[in-house]
Amino acid sequence: MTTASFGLRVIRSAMPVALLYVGKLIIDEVVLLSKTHNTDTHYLWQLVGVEFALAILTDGFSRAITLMDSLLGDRFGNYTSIKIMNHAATLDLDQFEDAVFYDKLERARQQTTGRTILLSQIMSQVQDIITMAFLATGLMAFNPWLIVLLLVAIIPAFLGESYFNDRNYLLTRGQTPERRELDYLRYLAASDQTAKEIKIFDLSGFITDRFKKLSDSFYHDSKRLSIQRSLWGTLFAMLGSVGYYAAYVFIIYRAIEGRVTIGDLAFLAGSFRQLRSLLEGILTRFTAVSQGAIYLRDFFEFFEIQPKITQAAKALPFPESLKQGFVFENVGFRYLNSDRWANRHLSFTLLPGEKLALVGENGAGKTTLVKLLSRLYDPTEGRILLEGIDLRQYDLADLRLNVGIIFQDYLRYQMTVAQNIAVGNISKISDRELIERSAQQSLADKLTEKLPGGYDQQLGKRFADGVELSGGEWQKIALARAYMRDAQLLILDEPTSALDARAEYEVFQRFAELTKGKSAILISHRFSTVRMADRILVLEKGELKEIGSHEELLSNGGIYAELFELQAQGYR
Ligand SMILES: Nc1ncnc2c1ncn2[C@@H]1O[C@H](COP(=O)(O)OP(=O)(O)OP(=O)(O)O)[C@@H](O)[C@H]1O
Repeated sequence: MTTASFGLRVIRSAMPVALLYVGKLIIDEVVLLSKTHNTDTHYLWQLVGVEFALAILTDGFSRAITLMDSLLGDRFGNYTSIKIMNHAATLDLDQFEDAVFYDKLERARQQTTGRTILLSQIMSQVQDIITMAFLATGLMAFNPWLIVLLLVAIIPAFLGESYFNDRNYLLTRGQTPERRELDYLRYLAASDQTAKEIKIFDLSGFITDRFKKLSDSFYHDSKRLSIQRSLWGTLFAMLGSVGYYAAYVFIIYRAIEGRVTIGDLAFLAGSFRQLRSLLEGILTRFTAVSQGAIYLRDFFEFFEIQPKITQAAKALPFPESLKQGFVFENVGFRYLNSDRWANRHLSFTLLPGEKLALVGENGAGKTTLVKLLSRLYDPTEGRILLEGIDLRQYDLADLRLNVGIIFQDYLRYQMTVAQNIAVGNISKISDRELIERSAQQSLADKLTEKLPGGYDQQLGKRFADGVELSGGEWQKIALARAYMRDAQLLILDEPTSALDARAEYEVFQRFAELTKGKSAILISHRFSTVRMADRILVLEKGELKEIGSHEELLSNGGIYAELFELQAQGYR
């Protein structure tokens, strides 16, 4: 379609000069007929017929081009959105946690919405330049110096435009972090996720004040630049007009002297008028096109970002069954841009079939440890072995399929119950039996049965007919995701924090039964849960302080015993 649109444009660009030329011939013929009193108007009507046909064709071509442009624009927009999503999916978690990365992502996204018209703008530009070339050839045939005059008149305007384009780009680029903040404030001020808290804390004034301050500063910066641009633009346009009119006056003199015919005068005057409006169009579009082109740099920069967590050339499949389990060898991890170690000097073994609980105060590094197991991050120092081989040697997709994690901040998808469960193993989205079985295992079946739409019930309030669930109900749905796959290692990061006491007890009874023979890690602050584990690993400031069974740790009288006693006191 791009080629077709381009071809049409080339033909369309020759039409204005053809129309003008036929017009010239008509005028000359009329003048001739009136001078010679000739009555044979056959040739004249032929010419009028040609002009009429050209006028109709011009209109038809223009419409066809507009149609193709809009179709191409839509396709281009969808294509780039998908490309961005696909590329983003390959990137690392810590890249998403980096502000500079977000700015690039943001600017790349702008290309899909704001710049879809770039392609058609470039093509229109080419079309107008070809039209100009045709018109200029006509002028040149008349007198080559006229073209020089025209060029001298327009070059300052082009230079001015590109200077202001650069400044505008730098301004917008510099504002990207604040623009992200504006988007965030807009989201905070009006979204289903935030409305409750914004109301209760009466934050709307606080948010709109911040929004106003930021947007006002944008406005002032852009205003200054726009005013400068418009003043210089007016000056350059005036220069251009002086050039055109000098040339125009010259032609009129030639006509008065009788050195050109009336038809020539009409042709040349028409050419000038069209050249002038074409140039205006080209100049305005030049701004948009060159801005689009510099923004495209951001688009390509985004695609240059490469993930660091990659897989080895000859990646190993995840073992069918584990014999040695996972071994941490002096593992340490520091988040990007952080000078604190989130995990340090971790050396321990997670045995096959073992249920290990992670205990530690907030920020002790429990979640970080499990993220390392599924290679959401790679250790900064030390290594993790699986069956004696570095985790980095295994196939990444296979590893993630076999190390299932339900995070404490799991997503509440605004989708149906079945889809919310199926995300645990999206390849099984059509396996209704598996979805229902997983729901039974996580105790989500009872609540689903009560929903009007059952497993097809839309959840959340964002879309029509959605039903909102309680925190504990959402957690049961999220837990079902863990049972969707037959993972060798199952990790539950505070999976029961929102469950009532009875549900929690039941969930763990089932969990122990269902994961028999499989390794599992539980992160919990509730000791009633933790004590069910075979061994408990106590973390403090990222380091391993104690490891052993509940009884062993209690009799050791260390941190675990102290924390356990604190919680037990609360219940007495
Ligand atoms: N994405 C991140 N970027 C930078 N630092 C982080 C990130 N996530 C966690 N941290 C830091 O790493 C440390 C360990 O965090 P982690 O989430 O592993 O703790 P946790 O033991 O799971 O805590 P909690 O019990 O509160 O869930 C914390 O000090 C935290 O500030």
